[in-house]
Amino acid sequence: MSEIRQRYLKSRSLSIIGCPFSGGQGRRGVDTGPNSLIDAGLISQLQELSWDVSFEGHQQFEDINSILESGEDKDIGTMKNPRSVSEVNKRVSEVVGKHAKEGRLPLTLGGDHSLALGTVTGSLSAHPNAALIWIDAHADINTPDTTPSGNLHGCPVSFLLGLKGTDVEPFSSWVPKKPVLKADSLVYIGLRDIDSGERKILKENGIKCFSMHEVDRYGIGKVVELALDHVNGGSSRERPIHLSFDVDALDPSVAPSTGTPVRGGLTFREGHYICEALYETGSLVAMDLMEVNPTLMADHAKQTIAIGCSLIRSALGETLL
Ligand SMILES: NC(=[NH2+])NCCC[C@H](N)C(=O)O
Ligand SMILES: [Mn+2]
Ligand SMILES: [Mn+2]
Repeated sequence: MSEIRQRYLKSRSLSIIGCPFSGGQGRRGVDTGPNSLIDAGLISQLQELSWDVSFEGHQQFEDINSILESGEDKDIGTMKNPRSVSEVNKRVSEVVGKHAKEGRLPLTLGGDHSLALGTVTGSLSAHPNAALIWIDAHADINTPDTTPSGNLHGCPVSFLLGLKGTDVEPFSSWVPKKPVLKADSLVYIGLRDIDSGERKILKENGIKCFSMHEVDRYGIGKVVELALDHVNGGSSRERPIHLSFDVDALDPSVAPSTGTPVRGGLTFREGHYICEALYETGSLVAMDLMEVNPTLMADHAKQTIAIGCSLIRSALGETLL
């Protein structure tokens, strides 16, 4: 274990924000992700890394989830479950923002990746200069105009950047008008499944992407170094970092229980290395661990849950030696 000084936290304190929500995509079960991570002993594991852990129970989304299940949340244009996704994210943004402003590190457990609209908006409200490091097989940067599926877990980044087509109800009622994030404050690692509309968006906005091709070419050590150089504009490692980790960034042989697996992903060690290296910066201010769905490939659910916990531990100070 290493107790590197965390420059933006008041003390070594974190708040776990469990978000049992699946409305950003079509497969039920991802809403049980947060509880399975807690049940696996996450809290005591983090206490052993000498974190002061606060967890006040999962977010209460029963009201929203019942609207989801009733089928009342009709599509708006291409968007599926728009009201539920918007309302959940509005609440998540407030909770994450509150904990971050108190000097604690919000650790959000998903739930599907649409939740990152709320987590990133929340942490940027406390750390306006934060950069976003997005670890994923997917870029999740479709707009309501480009999404091929209508699933909003494929869209949160476009809302954060305020791209054309995202100024739509119900999101426009609470998502800040000014972009939450600038395109050069975002870096991807692990990409390998990009839709054609997304490819265009990534290019036009000059967004820094380290796909699996770059991971193969340079190795993960160099990739993380280049990613940190990009967001810090040079040698310092001082900019606050929000880490949004989609477990499907890992290869499906490593983390099979997830809704949109794509082969050719990060190895166990590559995933953990990213987390360890970000911890070492001392600048991590928030982390999301998303898309753990224990009901899929259920024979392997324990493996995926255990990896979710160990990625989190690595980002919070667990070391090999
Ligand atoms: N967070 C995720 N697992 N996203 C998968 C997105 C898949 C696809 N690009 C879509 O927009 O529908
Ligand atoms: Mn993904
Ligand atoms: Mn994702």
